[in-house]
Amino acid sequence: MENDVVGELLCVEAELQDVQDQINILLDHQERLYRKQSELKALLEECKTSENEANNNASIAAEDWSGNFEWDSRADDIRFNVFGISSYRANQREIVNAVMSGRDVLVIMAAGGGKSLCYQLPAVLCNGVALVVSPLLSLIQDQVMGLTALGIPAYMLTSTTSKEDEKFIYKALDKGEGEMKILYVTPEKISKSKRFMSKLEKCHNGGRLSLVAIDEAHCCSQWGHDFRPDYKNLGILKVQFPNVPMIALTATATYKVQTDLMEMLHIPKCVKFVSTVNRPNLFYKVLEKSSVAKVVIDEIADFIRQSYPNNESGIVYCFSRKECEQVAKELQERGISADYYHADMDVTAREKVHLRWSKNKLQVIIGTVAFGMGINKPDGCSKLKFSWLSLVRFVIHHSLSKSMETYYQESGRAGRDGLPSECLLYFRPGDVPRQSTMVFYENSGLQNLYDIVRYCQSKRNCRRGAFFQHFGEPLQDCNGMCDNCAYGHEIKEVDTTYHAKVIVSLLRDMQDNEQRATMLQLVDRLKVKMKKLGGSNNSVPDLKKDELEQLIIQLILDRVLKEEFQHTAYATNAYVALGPLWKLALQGKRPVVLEICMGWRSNSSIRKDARHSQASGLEMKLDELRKELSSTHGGIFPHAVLSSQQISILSTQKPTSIAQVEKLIGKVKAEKYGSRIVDLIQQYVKLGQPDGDTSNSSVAEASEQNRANKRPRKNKTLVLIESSEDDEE
Ligand SMILES: Nc1ncnc2c1ncn2[C@@H]1O[C@H](COP(=O)(O)OP(=O)(O)OP(=O)(O)O)[C@@H](O)[C@H]1O
Repeated sequence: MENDVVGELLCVEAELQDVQDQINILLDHQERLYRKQSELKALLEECKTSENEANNNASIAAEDWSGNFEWDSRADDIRFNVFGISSYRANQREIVNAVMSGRDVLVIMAAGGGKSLCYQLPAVLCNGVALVVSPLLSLIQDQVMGLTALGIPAYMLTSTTSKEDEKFIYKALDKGEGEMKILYVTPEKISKSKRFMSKLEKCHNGGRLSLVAIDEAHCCSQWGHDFRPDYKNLGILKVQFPNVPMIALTATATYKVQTDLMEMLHIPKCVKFVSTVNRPNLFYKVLEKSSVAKVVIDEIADFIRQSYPNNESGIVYCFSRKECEQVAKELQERGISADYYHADMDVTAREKVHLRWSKNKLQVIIGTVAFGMGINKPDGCSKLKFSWLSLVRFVIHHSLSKSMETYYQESGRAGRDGLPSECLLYFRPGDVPRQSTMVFYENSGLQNLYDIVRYCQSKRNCRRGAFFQHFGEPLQDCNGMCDNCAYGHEIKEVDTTYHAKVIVSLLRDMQDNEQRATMLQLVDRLKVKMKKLGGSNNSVPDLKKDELEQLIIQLILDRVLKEEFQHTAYATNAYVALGPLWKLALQGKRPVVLEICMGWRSNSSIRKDARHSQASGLEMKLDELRKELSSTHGGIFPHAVLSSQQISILSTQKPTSIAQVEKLIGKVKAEKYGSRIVDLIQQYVKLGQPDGDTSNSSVAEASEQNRANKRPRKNKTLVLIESSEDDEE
């Protein structure tokens, strides 16, 4: 009898095992399907975009936006003589023409691509006033400051506008008195000020409203990353002024967001211009963030000192205002000229910092997102007499952004002139709950956050590829311009199936006892539990605190765990709880592998491949020249010290002697480099054109490699060219 029972039990257990195996197979299949689903979704977006682009292109071809228009010569004159811009960038001419033809236009153009000119030039070209809706005061102040310096009568009507200016603006709208070409307002002005709307109405009735521009238009869509409720009401503008052309501009909009914002703004038949999100000149890198605050600041200060000794500008983004102040103070203590900028400061203090920074009196600005969205540093192309040093050469994220969109935009503040620049992101799992408590109530807030967390956790995939995938764009070559492609990581794979099981059983016990744990509390309990269990099981690798945090985040991303939120009187707390797939982990049937980063693979084949793929022809020759210069002076290629204006002058004038180079762009330290510099500059200029620039990755590789080796450079920038007067402030 007993034997029979034992036999039957064995059969049941075997059957159970079978069932479990089948479940595992199905779950694996489910995971593959999930992956396939997201790939297909991305593909679908891509198809829709291309289909739409094809339609657009068809209409563009039919209407030929690049063709001849009556305003061509006037537009060229204003572009060059007012804005100081020698030639249009991709799509700019077509956009200007579409707006001037009275069409509604949607512009999706990479950060720093030159969206402003697309509405500012028509605004100057047309009679009357152009209304620009922009989300942030700092952005508006920045634009008005820039336009005023160009001699364009631009105003803003915000809470900071003086009574006197307000009076002038209302008179200009009402009666067309005074000279006003561009008026900036925040979306709140449209939805909340009846007085303003009635004056705008009068301006329109008098035939003086030339166009309406909606900047950062993704804020209209609740699917966008920065949804602003007041943007929802901007549809009123098209209803009230149906014949006034509307131009909506954004750097990032998935297909869903594009459709949404076209609907909200009532511009269903707009002409759409979509450019790539790729910023080939930006080097993306994610760094492990130490749990010791001081170490992070030391690293940032070292980075700035070693890589940007010539006061090149940069931005450091922090999570909170308090953190901004702290980081600024600590960087100052380490000798870095830095200051903070956030929404808690009064307007005058903010303006002061902004001005010091844009005039290059301040090397680094420490900001929150409010700063990021709104800042522009002039470059050598514009007529503003700022030094080329004012450009943002690096953006460091001291803390995680809340989404891929936000990170793309914030990091995109670097290298808006197209020259090589660096984007560093310090990531530690412990920062995730800080962000999740801020975004969990937003539409897709957690999903968006987990996407950027995946980006940070990834130690193998191309960072640029992650952006293409996210924005549903076909992949493009990274050219070794991210850490993973340039040199990769040394990765140790640790089997943490057992740890995952312990985490789940610990959480289940806590849940049964109606207890909760934050990530930190869970890690502490886990350490105690693992210690107890570890005594009898030596084969289980011991994980450090950071690694346990990394594992918990991985389990959250894999839906074994999830985050739950609870409000207290003072804050919102994030707790770790069991996710939909917890049973799987408890049974220990599916291996959980943790990838632990052991450092950079400095001599990796990946890096050689990246280098090999671009080292051809002239590039190799340039490499030789660069090495020659480096060996004699320890510096790098002149890329870092030539302004875009200088490059553009050199590329059109093609100097053949040092004297000519000097005549065109200023003094050259010729005594050291002889006539070789002319050769080098000419070849560089040829390569350095936006379409054919293959030298970037080598520059970044060289500088990254240097940093990876912790070899302090004597002087990062080899100052071959001294600024001509035109480039000075
Ligand atoms: N055709 C051009 N040639 C050279 N420089 C240009 C051209 N068009 C714009 N720029 C310059 O490029 C820089 C970025 O332009 P702009 O501020 O319009 O970018 P954006 O697309 O609005 O970026 P973001 O989304 O980050 O605000 C500015 O300094 C501008 O003067």
